[in-house]
Amino acid sequence: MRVGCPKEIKNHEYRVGLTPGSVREYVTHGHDVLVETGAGAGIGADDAAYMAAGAKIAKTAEEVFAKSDMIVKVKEPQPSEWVQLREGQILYTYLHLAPDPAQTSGLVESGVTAIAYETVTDDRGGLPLLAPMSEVAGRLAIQAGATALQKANGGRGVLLGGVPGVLPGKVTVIGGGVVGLNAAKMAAGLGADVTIIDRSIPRLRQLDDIFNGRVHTRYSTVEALEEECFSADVIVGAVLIPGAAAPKLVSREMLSGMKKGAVLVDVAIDQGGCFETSHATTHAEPTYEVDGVIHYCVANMPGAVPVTSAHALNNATLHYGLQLANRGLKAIVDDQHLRNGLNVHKGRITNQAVAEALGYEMVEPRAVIAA
Ligand SMILES: NC(=O)C1=CN([C@@H]2O[C@H](COP(=O)(O)OP(=O)(O)OC[C@H]3O[C@@H](n4cnc5c(N)ncnc54)[C@H](O)[C@@H]3O)[C@@H](O)[C@H]2O)C=CC1
Ligand SMILES: CC(=O)C(=O)O
Ligand SMILES: [Mg+2]
Repeated sequence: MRVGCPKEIKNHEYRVGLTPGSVREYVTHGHDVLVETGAGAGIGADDAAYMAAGAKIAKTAEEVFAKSDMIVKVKEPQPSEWVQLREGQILYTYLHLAPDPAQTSGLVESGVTAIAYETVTDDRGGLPLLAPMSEVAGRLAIQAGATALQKANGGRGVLLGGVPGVLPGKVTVIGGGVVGLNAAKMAAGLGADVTIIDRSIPRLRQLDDIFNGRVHTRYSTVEALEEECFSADVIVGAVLIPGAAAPKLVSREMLSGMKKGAVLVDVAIDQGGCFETSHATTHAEPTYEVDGVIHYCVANMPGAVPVTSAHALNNATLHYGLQLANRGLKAIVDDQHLRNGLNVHKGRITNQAVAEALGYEMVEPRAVIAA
């Protein structure tokens, strides 16, 4: 199979779908790899490094899209990219379709076979291709929150760790999954007073064991959300219902009860966000203010640390990517976890949560592949 890797074009997105190390793996398995010139510049990998790994270099993205059987990317295709996709081609990348009807209809019209990293599953009930970027984004959320909290950046002017004789700042994390755990680790490491809210009691038990009393846990109710948000300096939005649009857990009305200059970091923004007042921002202009509350809603947070992120992402995507390259659609038919990743095939939506969110009929992946 010919595997293609275009340069990412989303605002301040410096990650790359294939590192030179991944290229070498695909080539070792007998595949041709075509990489757009400059695709790895953001992680310090030049064209020569890709050629040494066995790739051919394409002068343009158009050449990569036209000549490749499978496209490996990081972020969801942008409008200029989705028009280049076609039936018979596999797209392997993050998609986040539920809050994005325009992209969804673009992929449906293209006929492409689109696997969303964020809905591929594993035997332990996890999301193995989302997890590494959730680790990065969770950790970054506290850096972003702490920076926005500084007075010159519009925040309350609180140091999260406090100092001897002055209480630390308070961090509330809504959703104690991978993002939430990593945000809580960083916040606790800085010395903040941290509370994690989740609706899963087994997960709250695990978190309690992990933090051994250093972090508070609370069951997710409207009352708990209000109490914890009204007293917080930084609130991290980290809930997920896989594939679906994020539930709006913090309403616009609740902002008036929050401290002026408090910071909301809505990591769940890629699924539409869990604060009613969130809208996606970019690394170029990451924050805005509503009712005195600072909002940070960057949909590709890990793009800010591409060297760490691209390698962590490739570690996770390589295994399934090789299955797709080696076996094509048969890999999807035979592997339940890749089937869970399939969101669109030949104009049909194959993911239940995406279909429900956007009003499409859902078609079972094996049925549509066999058709
Ligand atoms: N903005 C960005 O750059 C990035 C965004 N993300 C996003 O962050 C979000 C979280 O991802 P993960 O932590 O990997 O998901 P996860 O599945 O590991 O954790 C989600 C947690 O939310 C909890 N939850 C669901 N509904 C809830 C409710 N009503 N109240 C409280 N908790 C609730 C679940 O029980 C679960 O523990 C996803 O939308 C993901 O796509 C991930 C990486 C980068
Ligand atoms: C998960 C995601 O949206 C990202 O890494 O950009
Ligand atoms: Mg997005």
